[in-house]
Amino acid sequence: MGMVEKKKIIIDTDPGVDDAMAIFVALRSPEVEVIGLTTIFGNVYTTLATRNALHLLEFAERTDIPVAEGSHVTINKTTKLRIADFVHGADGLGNQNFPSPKGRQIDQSAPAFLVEQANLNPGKVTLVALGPLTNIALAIQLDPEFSKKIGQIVVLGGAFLVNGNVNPAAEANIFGDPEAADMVFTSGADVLAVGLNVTHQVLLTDADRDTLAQSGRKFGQYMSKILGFYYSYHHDSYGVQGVYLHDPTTLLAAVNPSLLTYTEGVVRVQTTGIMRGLTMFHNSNRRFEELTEWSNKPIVKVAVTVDAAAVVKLVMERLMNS
Ligand SMILES: O=c1[nH]cnc2c1ncn2[C@@H]1O[C@H](CO)[C@@H](O)[C@H]1O
Repeated sequence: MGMVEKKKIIIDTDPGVDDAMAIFVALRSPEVEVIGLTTIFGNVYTTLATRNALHLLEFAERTDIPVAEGSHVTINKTTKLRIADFVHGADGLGNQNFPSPKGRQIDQSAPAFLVEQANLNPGKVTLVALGPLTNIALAIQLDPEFSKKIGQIVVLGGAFLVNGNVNPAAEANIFGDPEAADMVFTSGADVLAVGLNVTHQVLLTDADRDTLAQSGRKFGQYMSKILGFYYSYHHDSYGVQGVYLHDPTTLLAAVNPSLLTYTEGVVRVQTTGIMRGLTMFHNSNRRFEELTEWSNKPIVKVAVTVDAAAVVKLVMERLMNS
């Protein structure tokens, strides 16, 4: 009777306050082994995402984990980047003036690293995608077999039958590169999408932040500091007394899938017009008379419900267990 093999995960990330929290929770989760971070634009530009990823690993004393830098532009290279510094602060980490990291990224690009890791561990790597899906689309272009060789792709993205957070139609990660997102959703990979319809149910309250601040624990105290800016944004923009845990919820969906429930169908992404970035799910139980743009496309999973209290409890425990 051997030990249960840890799930190998790569986090594609644009840190980002809630990214930082997801990365720390991953590093504190015994069920998984983080084998790399890849970076992307979104909450910050890619160069700063790389710097922040290195910084977070140095803070966690996990410089053994490689960071591969991802794309600086969208898949079609033409989309103007929309950077959410108003959510996370100009430095992406709540304007804390952290020192520059000492280490640097590996020489391999993020898409090349993703392809290599999928080849080294076929079917065994879970990719947790917390930003726009450009690197993953590039990995699919680099190696048409990538979508079959990657184990699962757990995506924070989309807003399924609810409003987006960029505009009524679009969620930020999908809006960041809609063409890449449509490629990933229709690639045939085992994709699980966790959208705003789920993550907006998971609220870390003001009281939870106080608990982190007073914990005397390294990760809890760090998070309570960088969360200040993210809390202000939520108070002002959403009028909620807390913050949404988009990235940690998605990470925990990879760690413990039973925290959520799912449905299956085809997801397409609107790439033009006023609804650019909209994610539209076709429930495969419903058949249409005519062929549609959803017909004969691969099935993906979409999260429907979440045990929000359990997610918050687990996040809090793991940020305070050392
Ligand atoms: O209002 C917003 N506009 C843009 N990005 C946001 C907003 N709120 C949160 N995020 C960021 O985008 C991802 C979820 O869509 C998360 O990474 C979150 O940090």
